[in-house]
Amino acid sequence: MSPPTACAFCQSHATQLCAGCRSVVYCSREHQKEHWKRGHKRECKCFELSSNETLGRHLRATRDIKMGEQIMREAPLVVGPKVASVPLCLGCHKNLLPPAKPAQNYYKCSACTWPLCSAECEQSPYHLAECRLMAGSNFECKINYKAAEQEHKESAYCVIMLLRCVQLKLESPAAFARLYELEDHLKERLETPLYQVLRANLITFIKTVLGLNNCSELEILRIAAILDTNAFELRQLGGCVKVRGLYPGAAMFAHDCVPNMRHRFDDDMNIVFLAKRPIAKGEVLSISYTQPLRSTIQRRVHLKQVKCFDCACARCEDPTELGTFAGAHVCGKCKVGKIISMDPLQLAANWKCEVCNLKRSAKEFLTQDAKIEQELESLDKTTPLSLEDFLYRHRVELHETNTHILQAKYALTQLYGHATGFAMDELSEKSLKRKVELCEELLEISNLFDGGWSIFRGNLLIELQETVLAQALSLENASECEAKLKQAAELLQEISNIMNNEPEMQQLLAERRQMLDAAMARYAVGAE
Ligand SMILES: C[S@@+](CC[C@H](N)C(=O)[O-])C[C@H]1O[C@@H](n2cnc3c(N)ncnc32)[C@H](O)[C@@H]1O
Repeated sequence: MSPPTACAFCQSHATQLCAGCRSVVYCSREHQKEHWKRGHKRECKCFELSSNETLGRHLRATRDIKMGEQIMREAPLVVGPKVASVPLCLGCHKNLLPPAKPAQNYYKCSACTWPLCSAECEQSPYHLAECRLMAGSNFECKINYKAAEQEHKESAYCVIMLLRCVQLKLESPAAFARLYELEDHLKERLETPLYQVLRANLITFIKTVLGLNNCSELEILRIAAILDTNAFELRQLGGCVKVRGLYPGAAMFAHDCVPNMRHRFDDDMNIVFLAKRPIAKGEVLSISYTQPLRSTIQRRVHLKQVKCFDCACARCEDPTELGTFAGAHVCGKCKVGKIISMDPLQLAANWKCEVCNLKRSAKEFLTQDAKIEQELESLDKTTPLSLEDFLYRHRVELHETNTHILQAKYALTQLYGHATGFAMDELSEKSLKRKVELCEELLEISNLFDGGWSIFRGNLLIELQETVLAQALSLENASECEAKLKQAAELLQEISNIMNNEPEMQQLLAERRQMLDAAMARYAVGAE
């Protein structure tokens, strides 16, 4: 469809297309600004709300969207600790630092006794929300500093986000109404052991201990269920802040195991969505609520548990998982074929070798698979040795793109170059080569599961680029060195494209550019 030719503000002939919605044009910057103020701000979107039986409400592209384009930016309606959290400050949300002397405790709020990092954080608007509701009660918060348990997650934090929502109801009914119209899956959730515990503990705490009567029991449980269905995990400052945020607009994005968008958070906790690849007009805009390297069984079980739905996306319904056979094992009988599910959308379906037709019951297959998963989880992840040993021990039973193998390989890409004794300048030629192989293999997989400008791909490229540069610097042959440096430069260019909108990555990128420039200069000097 060709764009309009009349200025949306004054109707005179115009050619400057609005970069946001691309559905209106302007004759001048001034008229664009005026039109924005007079209402285009609300209308300027490249998506619309839609609904169907499978996805419920979801958002669809109203025009073609380019790779890397920003699709939405939204401020949080509510932010707060996760259901279980390491001790964190309720004012600034940073993980609490150990007190100056080990015998001391965390600083405690003078009004409600919850730990904070300092007196200053008592006045944070975030904290005032729950502080007002708790200050009058006799409740004393029992979260104390314990040197040996700094990583321990406290379940007491589950009440904070709920209290912030209750406060929202009291202070801003219109904002609360936006929260309250989100999906909850409360009926399914109430049958789970987690909600039975919540029902017993949370309701007693809010109603009896705090004596709050502004919300009914059902309303409190509904809010908890809305948060579990819709909140995003929000990470900032390199992991020093790990909380949840509720964004009612962003909550409308559907899940897909091969999503077309990625998201990040800015310094003000706004959530920002980008197109990871070109998106065609009419396509459902999607993010992933799960992990790309997990198999169909793992992803679907996780999605059912946390988001209460049965995913039936193209990757889930394909027994070969886009040709990777990520959920399959090598057949123990013919040793050639892969054992795949006869119906990946049914957990109880039998499994069968695609070559010799050997059949295995779901129970038999899944028990064996769970054992391998547990084994991988229990490994020492501080050194590459235990993971390499895992790969060696399972080399016959599991093929190169099996989920457990892929997860172990991904962990290895993060350990070679960083683990104690395996820093980049300590790696042998063989280990450098190994890291390159692992990154390249996973990059191929990322093209299938999380392609385009994904953070997963960006992170792998960062590991690969550093390794290729280290390889270049260890080479004596000038033309081989030059080829490697060129490869490192190309990789850095791709990383810059992908990470262009990630403020936290800019320093690393600048350092990488400097290192590469220095290496190139040194090589050029040597070549003269
Ligand atoms: C964050 S909400 C998304 C908005 C929701 N569809 C609504 O109508 O409010 C997440 C819920 O949307 C539904 N959903 C999202 N993606 C889905 C998918 N790929 N297949 C089925 N249901 C999906 C599930 O019910 C899920 O619990």
